[in-house]
Amino acid sequence: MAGAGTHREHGRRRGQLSQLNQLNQHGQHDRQHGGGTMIARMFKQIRPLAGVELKAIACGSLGHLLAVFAVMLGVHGAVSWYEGRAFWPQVVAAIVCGLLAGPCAYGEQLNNHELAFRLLRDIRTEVFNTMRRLAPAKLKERGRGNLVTMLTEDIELLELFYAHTLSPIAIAALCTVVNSVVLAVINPWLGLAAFVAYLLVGLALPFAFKDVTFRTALQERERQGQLHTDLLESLDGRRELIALGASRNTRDRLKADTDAMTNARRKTRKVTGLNSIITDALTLLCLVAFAAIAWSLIQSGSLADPALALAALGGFAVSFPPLIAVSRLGSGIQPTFAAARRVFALMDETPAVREHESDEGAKLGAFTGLKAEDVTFHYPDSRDNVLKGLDLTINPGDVIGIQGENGAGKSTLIDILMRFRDVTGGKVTVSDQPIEDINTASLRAAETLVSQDTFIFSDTLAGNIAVARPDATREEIADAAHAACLDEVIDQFPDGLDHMLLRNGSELSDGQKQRVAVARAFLSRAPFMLFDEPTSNMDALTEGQVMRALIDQQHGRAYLIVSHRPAVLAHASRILTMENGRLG
Ligand SMILES: Nc1ncnc2c1ncn2[C@@H]1O[C@H](COP(=O)(O)OP(=O)(O)OP(=O)(O)O)[C@@H](O)[C@H]1O
Repeated sequence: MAGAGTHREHGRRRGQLSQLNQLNQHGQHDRQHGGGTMIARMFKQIRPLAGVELKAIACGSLGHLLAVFAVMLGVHGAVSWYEGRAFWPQVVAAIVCGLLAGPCAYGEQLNNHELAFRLLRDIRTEVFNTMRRLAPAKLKERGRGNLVTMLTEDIELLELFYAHTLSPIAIAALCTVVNSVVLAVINPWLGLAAFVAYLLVGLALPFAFKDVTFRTALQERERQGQLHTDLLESLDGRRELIALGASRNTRDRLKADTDAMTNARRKTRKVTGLNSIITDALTLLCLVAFAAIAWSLIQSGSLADPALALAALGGFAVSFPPLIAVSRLGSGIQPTFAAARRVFALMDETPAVREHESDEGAKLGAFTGLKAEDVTFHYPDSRDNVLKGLDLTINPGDVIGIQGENGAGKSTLIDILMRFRDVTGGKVTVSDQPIEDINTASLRAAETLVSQDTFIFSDTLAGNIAVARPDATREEIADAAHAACLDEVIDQFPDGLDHMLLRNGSELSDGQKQRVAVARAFLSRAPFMLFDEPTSNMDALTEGQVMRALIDQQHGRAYLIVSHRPAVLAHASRILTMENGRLG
């Protein structure tokens, strides 16, 4: 037990090390060219909504500039009043500017969020479509927790880029130019001082924090994904863990994951805090320096009107918010880039097979049989062939049983016949069409798989049976349920077929879940059905009934049944054995 624990721990450490290596590699990659490419890609997605973005920038810039002008005019008016000069025009103008600034800020937020939410909707759809294309072969390799993190938090984080990054940067740039010019009109030295201060706060500081914030943010997201994966794994495997007395190890592992995530989060917060402190300190220093310059200009006589000098100082003091927003982006935006990289990496993942969607690919007519000729296959990360020159012919009406030792390649063969994976040699044809040329929807209509693990959705029992044919009539559903020996399950619930099942059907036994899967198959009109251990969780009596029902309901369809059970294989018209990557 201790050995197993140590072994597992080594495995985990190896995993963590490889993750860290990946992080470093990704970090380097991003520093070299990936980061720029990614930002370019994020911009590209905005292009169709450029009009909304421009409105946000216009409103935001105007709002900030009006706020600065309001203060400058107000200060000038106040000093003029003190000196007994005309002050009303400035005061009225200040009030008008102040009043207009509010609606402009509102317009900026409105347009920014309009843009962000429309983009996020499109990205979510794109990610969901990608996951559909990658399933099932490629998604197995990604932790469920990581996928959950991506679908929820990562995509939400992109909102930060689209709503709070692009327009603030453009607004800060515009305000920098306009404010510097206005101050330069008052005095060129003041304009120059303001410009340098803006560059320091809005450009130099975010640049200085760029790498460290990216690294810490990326680590935090990876740790969070790891924690989600381990958490879901321990929930899914809780029965085994309790039965094997391994709960303690799991608790320790989750604690270690939580500690790692908390540490990573602490590092991110430290960097964010430091960034804030330095930004505030730098802004204050700039203000003092600006005041000193204004003072020396007054002393030297270069700036004769103190009202103008004070107005410039007041305007400069309130002109920082757009730059501070950019400066803080340094810490806020980097987690977004980390999230974007993960989302784009998923979108760029090549599926195990290239599907033919909508009108692409050959449409199948009547099913005339399936042929596998000299098929070889190896998994991408392995050089050993699992299938080695395998031949198989299935005609309509055949019931073919396949047996073989564990690991012989039976499930792999099913994946190939369902085209979840492509062969690495030889060919598979369905109704004389090469399987890789067939339109995916057409292939799915011709082939149905009943696998050992049945997923139950949070829906009624009837809805769960009719999952692939939502248009099935009540009578058809009831017939399918009856044929799959589900009567006893229906009777056990007061509302029968309308009983609402919990997600993953915790109130059904494993054998009952398998019967739901068989009922789904009965409803299917597919002329070729594949069964991977369809009765492995059923008792002998139910198994016999279900198998007899399958044969009674065959109606000329072809069945391929993988099973270790002689009682199941006894229903086959031909039994083949998988050995050395071939069927014999
Ligand atoms: N995703 C994968 N990546 C790499 N190797 C894999 C993968 N899936 C399966 N294998 C390997 O391919 C071989 C065949 O596995 P497969 O699951 O097809 O066997 P099987 O005959 O269905 O076994 P069982 O009777 O236990 O269900 C095994 O050696 C297995 O370790």
